[in-house]
Amino acid sequence: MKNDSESTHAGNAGSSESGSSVVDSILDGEQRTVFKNKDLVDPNTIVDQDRIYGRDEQLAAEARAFRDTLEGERPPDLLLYGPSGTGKTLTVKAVANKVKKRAEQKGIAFDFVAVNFKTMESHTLDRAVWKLGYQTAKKAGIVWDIPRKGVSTDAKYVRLYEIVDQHFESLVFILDEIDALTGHKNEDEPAYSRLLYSLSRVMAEQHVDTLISTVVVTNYPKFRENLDSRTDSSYNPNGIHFSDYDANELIEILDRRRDAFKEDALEDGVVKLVAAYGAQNEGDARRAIDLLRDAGEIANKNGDSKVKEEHVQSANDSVVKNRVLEIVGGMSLQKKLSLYAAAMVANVNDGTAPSPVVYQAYKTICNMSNREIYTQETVNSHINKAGTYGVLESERTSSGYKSGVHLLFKFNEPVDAVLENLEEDSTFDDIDAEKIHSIAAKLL
Ligand SMILES: Nc1ncnc2c1ncn2[C@@H]1O[C@H](COP(=O)(O)OP(=O)(O)OP(=O)(O)O)[C@@H](O)[C@H]1O
Repeated sequence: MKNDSESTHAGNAGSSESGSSVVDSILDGEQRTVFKNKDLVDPNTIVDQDRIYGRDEQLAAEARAFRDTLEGERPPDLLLYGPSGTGKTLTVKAVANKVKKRAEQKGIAFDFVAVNFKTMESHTLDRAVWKLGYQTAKKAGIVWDIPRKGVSTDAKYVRLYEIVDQHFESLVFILDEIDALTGHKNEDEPAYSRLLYSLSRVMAEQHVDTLISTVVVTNYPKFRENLDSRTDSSYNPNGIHFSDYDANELIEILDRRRDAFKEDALEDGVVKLVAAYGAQNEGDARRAIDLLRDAGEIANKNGDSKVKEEHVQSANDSVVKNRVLEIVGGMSLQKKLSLYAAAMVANVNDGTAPSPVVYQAYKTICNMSNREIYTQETVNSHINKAGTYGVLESERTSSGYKSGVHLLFKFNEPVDAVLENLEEDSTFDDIDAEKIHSIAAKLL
């Protein structure tokens, strides 16, 4: 271990000629930054309504539901559904914040408690109730006095509803990604079904006077098919749909956040390029906002006073690389070999790869690297696994390759990025890429 004097010595090596260290200059804010208000490009910020673009219909439906609160009635349950990053959480929290202000003026004790179930370490009912209790106590301004373990789920419910009853006249639970709440493997009824049942029956069965309603936020509305029949009959939410954004809509969204940056810090074309990448990425506004911020960070790191298209490009390259790395990094060796063969073929065939050609390439790769050769069926199934993570899609077809029905793999992620990531594994050191490409080209 280094002693103190060695550490100090190392620190001096980083000092500039003027004597002020890099750290001091960063902390003193002397380093140039392109940002003026970075919060605006933080996806967790709930922006004001004037920065929300194109969601008037959904905002209106949410406002109509919440208005009941201001009239002393229970708002209907809502189900907000649609792909990731399409404004479900943003719009409902923006409306709830407004309602809260108006309720305050009218002397109504209203609040909302939001919990994301996907981010919990364990997806059981017990943990979910504990977390709801913790967040509700926080909103009530009291300490949540229930330990995670050693107290039954029933006792947690009882304390939660006690707090609700004592502190709120009207309360909305915003249940984000509720479908993640699957519960223990051996349970017949998913945990989300039991939670929704309890929340929908609480006013009647637990002698709670508070007007309680739920807003479920999900990418997977089909979760309702797995609701227990008794939950299904007492849970009848109003559905509100959110579709993904196209490039023009993303431009409008990003334009309303330009003041995250200093004046003139965004070069022409930057917003348009970010929006174009965002539209390719499933029209997810979160990813687009992240990309714009990352591009700004790269400009800062390079000491540039403006964000340029090249910063966006390199931010996007590293996003793609990280995403592919996350998927490919955890694969077993045989899955990597199979995916590598598919990517090699797709690389010389416009991003698509017929399974018989992939199998020939796979066998050559295994021979070159002295690996055991598995059957074509296994190889296809290994490659399809990569499909479940969104790297590629496959379809059964009889066209595009000689005769006979075969699988055609179509890459969603850039093939270059997939190959680059796989090649970081030493297994692929001895592979002669030229040879594989020429075998594939002959067969295609
Ligand atoms: N119409 C919009 N106008 C302005 N910003 C938006 C809009 N839609 C989404 N955003 C921004 O995109 C990001 C993601 O939005 P939000 O969290 O609401 O997505 P979501 O639909 O709830 O996604 P998920 O299903 O992943 O939870 C947030 O930073 C939000 O501010």
